[in-house]
Amino acid sequence: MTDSDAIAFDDARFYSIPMTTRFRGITTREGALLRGPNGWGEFCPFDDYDDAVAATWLGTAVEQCTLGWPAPVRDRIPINCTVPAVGPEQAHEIVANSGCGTAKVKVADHPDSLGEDMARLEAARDALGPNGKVRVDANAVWDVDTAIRHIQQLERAAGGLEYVEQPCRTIAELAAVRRKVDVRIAADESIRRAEDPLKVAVAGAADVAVIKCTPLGGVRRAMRVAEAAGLPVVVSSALETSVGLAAQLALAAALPELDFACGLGTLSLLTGDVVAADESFRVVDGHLPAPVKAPTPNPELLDRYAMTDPERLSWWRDRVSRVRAVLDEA
Ligand SMILES: O=C(O)CCC(=O)c1ccccc1C(=O)O
Ligand SMILES: [Mg+2]
Repeated sequence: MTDSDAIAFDDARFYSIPMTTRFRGITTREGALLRGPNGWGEFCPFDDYDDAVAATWLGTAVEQCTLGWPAPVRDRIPINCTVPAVGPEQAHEIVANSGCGTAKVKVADHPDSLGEDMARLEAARDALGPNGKVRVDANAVWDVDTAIRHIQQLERAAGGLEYVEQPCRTIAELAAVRRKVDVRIAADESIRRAEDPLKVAVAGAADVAVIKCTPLGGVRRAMRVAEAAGLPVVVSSALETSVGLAAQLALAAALPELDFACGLGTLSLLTGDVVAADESFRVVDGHLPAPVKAPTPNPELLDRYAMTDPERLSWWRDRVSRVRAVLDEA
């Protein structure tokens, strides 16, 4: 008997929710909601992830549906607002309306983006005021020289940067950039497997570890990964609905130290949620609460956002059963 035997896979619900803006190259968020003895969990690996990678995502759902999470040590979590690669007016509006004291701004989304990135950062700073914190995320696209040049310019435009998330692809490149700039470096894409954070720390490649429990196989595993990193941690979303965000918030609530705002305000990137408004993790006053238990999907919302395309449905059903087999093997 494996943990996944306790989950009612035949009753899985599949959702398809349009995004408010294109983000990470997608305009619709899709995933599955699973029910187990401890409540609901979410399985939402991006389309391009293979079954072996998706298996740890399923592990997170299984933990949530069967075991629940470790005890929290704080009851609220500071949250950053997330600014996609939008124009300066929209960036200003997102930051000003968020209630957050920290803004994470996407940059480098196309090769000639520097001017637009600077304008977006100026707008974010203007909306935050001098005491706010601005961080940027380049999603691994720069080479070392471009990173160094752009970071210096972006830091000026932003009136100071809290950190730069994943400026380059490899750990060696991150370390090279880190030696050349004053701004902190955060590793995100470089931390996807349990053994990664130690490599990042040993290489001196980052000052901050971005940890996502959803791709790491659950809250317990993510806590071990955070400990191994020996770096300050930022918990960040994988664009889950409130069901999956609950696990990420449980991680942020259980970590012994939390010195930075977390990137868990991403419901604002979805046009809807699968749980009712009073249980939905919408940011208030720049914070989200530690979850007591995972929220339960609302039947009407499950219907409203139900995946209806028969091809997508059968693709997701097949994926769940294949990935379940991979997880049970492990
Ligand atoms: O950290 C945040 O503010 C939001 C989460 C986020 O940016 C993200 C969400 C899904 C996939 C990748 C990323 C990313 O950090 O690049
Ligand atoms: Mg990132």
